[in-house]
Order: sequence, then C-alpha cells, then structure tokens
Amino acid sequence: MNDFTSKQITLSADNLSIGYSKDNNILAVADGLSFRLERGKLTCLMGPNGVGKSTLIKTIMRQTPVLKGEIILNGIPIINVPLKELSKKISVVLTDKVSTGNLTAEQLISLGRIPHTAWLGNLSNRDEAIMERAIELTKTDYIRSKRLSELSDGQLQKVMIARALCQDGEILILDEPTAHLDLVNRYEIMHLLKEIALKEQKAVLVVTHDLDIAIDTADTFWLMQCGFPLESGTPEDLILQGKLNRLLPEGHLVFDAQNGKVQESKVMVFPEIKGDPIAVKWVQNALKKTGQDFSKSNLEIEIKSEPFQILLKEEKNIFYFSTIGELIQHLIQDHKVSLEENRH
Ligand SMILES: Nc1ncnc2c1ncn2[C@@H]1O[C@H](COP(=O)(O)OP(=O)(O)OP(=O)(O)O)[C@@H](O)[C@H]1O
Repeated sequence: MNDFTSKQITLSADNLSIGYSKDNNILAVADGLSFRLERGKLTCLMGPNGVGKSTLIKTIMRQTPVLKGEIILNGIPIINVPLKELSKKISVVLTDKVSTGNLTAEQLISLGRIPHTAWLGNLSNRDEAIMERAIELTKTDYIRSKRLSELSDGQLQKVMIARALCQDGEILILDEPTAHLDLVNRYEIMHLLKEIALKEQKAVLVVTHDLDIAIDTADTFWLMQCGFPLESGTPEDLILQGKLNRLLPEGHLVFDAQNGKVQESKVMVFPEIKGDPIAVKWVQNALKKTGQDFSKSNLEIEIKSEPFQILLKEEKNIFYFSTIGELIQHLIQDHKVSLEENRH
C-alpha cells in the first residue's frame, strides 16, 4: 500500500468475526472480514438480506462486541476509543423513522452538534457555521422551518443526512438511506453522498440494495456473501471479475456485464427482428415477458420508424401494429388459440 493510500484510510479490519452472543451462546454472523474505508470515497456495502451488513455497522458503532479480531480507527483499536470520541468521529444515519415529529428540520439538524456541545447547549459561531454548511450541502434551506411531520420521506432523509454532517465526523455511515424513496430521490441522495465524500473528504459508507445507482455513484464496493470473505474493489473491477454474481442466489438470475443489469440466466431465443436496435431491444423485452417459447416459431418481425409500425409475418399472413402492446396482445391471443387447439 502506498503512503497516500494509507493516509486516506480511516477505518480498517483484518479477519474480523462479527455476530451476537447471548447466555454464553455465540451466533457468528460473518467471519474473515477484512476492509479499508477511505476518505474522500463513497463506499457501498452490498449483500443479500441477512448476510450481516447491519451487524457490521452495529459492530463498528460498538453497539455489538466484536467476536474475533479488531477494528482500527485512525490507527487506534476502536475498543479503546471512548464512546463520546467515537460519536464525534463517526456519524450514523439509520433507517428507523424519527419520532420527534414536532421538531423543526433546523432543530433536528442542530442536534447533530450535541457530541460537541452540552445537551441543548448554545451553539457557538463555529457550530452555526458547520450547521449552515450542512444545510447548504443537503439543499435543505427551503424546509428548515418545517416540522418533521410535514416532510416527505425524501426531504426527511436529506435532513437526517444534514444532521449527520453537522456532527462533522470524518466517517459517515448510512444504513439503506434510499429504502423508502422514489427513483429520483434515490439518485439525488446517492449523488449527494458522493458529493459529500468528494467535497468534504469524508469516508462515506452506505448500505444499499440499489445496485444500478450504486454502480453509477460508488467509488468502492464491499460485497458480503455467506461463506466468502468480504470482497472489495471498484464496481467496474468487480463487474469484470464476475463477482457481482455473488450478490445473487445461484440459479435463475445473473449480472449481465454487457448491459450492467441483473437478468434471468436462461438464454431466450427470439424470433428474427429487424429495425432500430433500441426498438428491437424493447420488443425483445416485451416478448420475454409473454413466457412463450419462440425457438421453434417461424415469426418474423420488422420495426419501421416514422411512423412507428411493427410488421409481423406469421406463415403467409402479415399483421401491422402501431405499438408493442398491440403486438404482444396479438401474440398472447394467438398463443391462447394454439393452446386451445392442442387441447381439442
Ligand atoms: N440482536 C440480534 N441478536 C441475534 N441475532 C441477530 C440480531 N440482529 C440480527 N441478528 C441476525 O443476524 C443476521 C444478520 O442480520 P443483519 O441485520 O446484520 O443482516 P443484513 O445483511 O443487514 O440484512 P438486510 O439486508 O435484510 O437488512 C440475521 O440472521 C439476523 O437474524
């Protein structure tokens, strides 16, 4: 590791085991976890449900003891860092809804300064400046006077991020920050986190299941999968190494490196389709969902543009459709008829 990289690392572990212990019974959730969390980078922690992502975060926050190994924060074992110091260094945004609906957004954001001030202590000029910076970065100025109960889920998530930024730790950890959000807000939040990592030089660790958006925004992926060590690297390297498939159960789904999407592993045989490649792709997409087997069909499809029209050659007949929906409706009806014929 070069000197620059080692200076960028805030949090690290080698061969860590995490889990729970109760009444002398140990439930190991994951073993052999090694990682390096870097400043200035957005790292996405991904893995199937139940693999131990939240447990890893709880362990980093010292809410759950380490089973084996140690986590190092800036060269010091985390176990030796007093909890108050830890809360100044690591800010966490969890998925739980806040129950303080009567507070205004601004009041909630200011609570982020608590590790640095006394409980409800007055904010110093520095505290105020940090708070204004957090509001500016998260673009929450227009809702600062609103009560939390009046905010949408997307607005509330930005306010929660602003509060975490107000804590001004060097590490920001978020557990599924986009879980209840629509597509636009998912993109906005992940781009905001990327911006925070870069502009504020924070180490941002996000647990997410949003593979598409994570590929577009993350600098680093940490992949957790039962029975495998934690795998880390740029999303692009992990894609080329075929490792994203580890996020998927073995069987009918694969990550297709060609189009960057998860899709069914079964190779579908389509009828011959001529025309604009984008239109061909979406006709194929619709054909896939009919559940029909086209491998032995002698259908031919041609897609014309301006005006958009689909020609279907079936035996000696030619049918014309003005939408993909009409084509599919026809094929489904046809399929029903052929099934009926087979039955008689
Ligand atoms: N307090 C606890 N005591 C004992 N076992 C727990 C506790 N919390 C979680 N577990 C177990 O630990 C395992 C990992 O759970 P965890 O919540 O870390 O998974 P996850 O990867 O975050 O899942 P998801 O993607 O569904 O959020 C699960 O089998 C879960 O049942």
